[in-house]
Amino acid sequence: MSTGRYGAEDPESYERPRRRTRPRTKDRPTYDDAVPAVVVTVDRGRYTCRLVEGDQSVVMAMKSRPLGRKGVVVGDRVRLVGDTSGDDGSLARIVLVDERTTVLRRTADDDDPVERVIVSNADQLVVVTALADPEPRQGLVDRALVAAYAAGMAPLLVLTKADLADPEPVLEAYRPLGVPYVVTQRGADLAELRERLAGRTSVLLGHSGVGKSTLVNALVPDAFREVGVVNAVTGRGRHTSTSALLLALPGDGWIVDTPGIRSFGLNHVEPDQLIEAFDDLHELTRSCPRGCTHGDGEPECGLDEATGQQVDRVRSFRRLLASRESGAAY
Ligand SMILES: Nc1nc2c(ncn2[C@@H]2O[C@H](COP(=O)(O)OP(=O)(O)OP(=O)(O)O)[C@@H](O)[C@H]2O)c(=O)[nH]1
Repeated sequence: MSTGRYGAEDPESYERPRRRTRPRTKDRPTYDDAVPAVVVTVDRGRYTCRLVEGDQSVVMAMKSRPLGRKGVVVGDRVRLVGDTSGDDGSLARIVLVDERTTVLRRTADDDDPVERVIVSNADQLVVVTALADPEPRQGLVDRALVAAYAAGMAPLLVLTKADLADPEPVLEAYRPLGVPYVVTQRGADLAELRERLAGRTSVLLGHSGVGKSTLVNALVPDAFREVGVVNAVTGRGRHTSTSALLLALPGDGWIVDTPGIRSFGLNHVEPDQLIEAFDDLHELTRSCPRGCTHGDGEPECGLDEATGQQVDRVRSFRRLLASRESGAAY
């Protein structure tokens, strides 16, 4: 390559503008002609976007320099410039990312010590759990619920395979918290679920085998074709990346399939943040001593003053609270 950092043979020293030549903020382009789009999936620095207006075609894009190190994730509302034709080999540039209304983070792990945002702007977290085959795991559901409340997303529990087991034992654990739920089984009518998804952006979460693909295929009849379009644009044989994938529901609304989420980072979730999702319990904690963590055995915790049905609610809330500390999954 080049013989020296600024050697004549180094083509980059000619072609790349020096940092200092960047326009000052006040001179920056306004991107008035930028095209609004939503990020559908992310794969190795390439962002598959769907235009929000017009024919809603799928366009491949990269981040533009003014974004700097700012991350772009599935669900982000962005503005594109450049080639937004979506034609083979075309590449647009993302120049703006709209402010996010919500963020869902996955946990830090050995490969990556930072809790990263995986999906933005979703307003509902759908926790799909089979009633049997595989057995439901309360700890995982609890952690998913904590992630939802912490992210400011409404939770929805979807219990599948009711043809194999009674949903009642699972529902008992979540009824005191008022978690909305839908029970389904093989061949069931999904009208109730569709209604709960309509007009919202819902992240679907579920372990392998719980029936998530079955649901996605039923909800998005052309999911297969949609994934095909994305794959054609990304040039991959199939959707193999572990990134989330945003799919348009017929009518109004979006679902985000999440093959890559195995666990949530809940380290950032404070007890006081979680309790805000439960108005009446929040009220009880007003009498707590400073720094109270509202857990079992906390001296003088206001939650201990609960009476009647609220006692069950406090017990369930404390179970959620404790789930933050447990397990590697969800
Ligand atoms: N009995 C019964 N079986 C179901 C139901 N829903 C899905 N299944 C079956 O459960 C198995 C797993 O379903 P999938 O939809 O592939 O599950 P998944 O959660 O997407 O799992 P992965 O594809 O591994 O991610 C399949 O054999 C389905 O036919 C249900 O409501 N009742």
